[in-house]
Amino acid sequence: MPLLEVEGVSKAFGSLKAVDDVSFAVEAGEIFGVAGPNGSGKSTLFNVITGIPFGPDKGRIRFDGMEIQGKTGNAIAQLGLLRTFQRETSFDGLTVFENALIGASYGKPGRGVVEARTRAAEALEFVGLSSATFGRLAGELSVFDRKCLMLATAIATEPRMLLLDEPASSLTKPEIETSIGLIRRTAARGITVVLIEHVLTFLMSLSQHLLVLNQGRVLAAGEPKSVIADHRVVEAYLGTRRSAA
Ligand SMILES: Nc1ncnc2c1ncn2[C@@H]1O[C@H](COP(=O)(O)OP(=O)(O)OP(=O)(O)O)[C@@H](O)[C@H]1O
Repeated sequence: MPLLEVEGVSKAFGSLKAVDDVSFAVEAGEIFGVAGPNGSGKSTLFNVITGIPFGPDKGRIRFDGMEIQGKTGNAIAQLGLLRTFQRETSFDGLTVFENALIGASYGKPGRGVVEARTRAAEALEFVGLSSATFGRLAGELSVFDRKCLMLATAIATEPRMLLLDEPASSLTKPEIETSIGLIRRTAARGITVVLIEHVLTFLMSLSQHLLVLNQGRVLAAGEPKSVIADHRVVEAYLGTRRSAA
């Protein structure tokens, strides 16, 4: 049974069908890529799956067999389905360590302070934030380090699935390389990853399966090589985004 099953999911804003009858499934343990031109509905898809900030108008979403459409973002996160955001997001006035500690405490509310602190430190070191950064304010970090902190805070909750919204945006080439390694290691920890990205080389090198959206609908889905060779994808996606690939 897939870990995540999305069936006929739609979300409209007035007359605009941002996500239109989308279906796909993600197996436990894989890295699953979501591509598509600007405005094709990728972030809205993440929104409706995680309930943050809203669920779908129509359709069913099952996580580990349990229907989650209509549940609150908090309830879905507590099941182990978490997301990050396109813009690096943290509690800027808190320290790096405090941010990760919030994640560790949120993920397992019954956990003791000592265990939560251990979990927070491990997650920070896992993403490459050394103990020298623990006391710094999150808002003072570089864009890359803030993205790493957002990931560490999510990992500290011990999710089963992480939805990463454009983790490579605004990064330099060497930082993108580091991110690729980090996402691989995240999956190797047993966290199933669903990844939105514009940078095709990034998606191709990471994903076992790829879904391409266009105007809210599924344009193509399957193994990355065959999806990228699909002429509809070339026209709709590569045709407008080749410079970013
Ligand atoms: N809260 C909202 N209210 C109204 N329209 C919205 C809202 N969120 C998204 N949209 C619209 O829905 C469509 C899909 O947007 P979405 O952000 O999901 O696309 P995307 O594929 O993630 O785009 P990008 O690659 O630029 O991030 C766009 O036309 C967008 O303007």
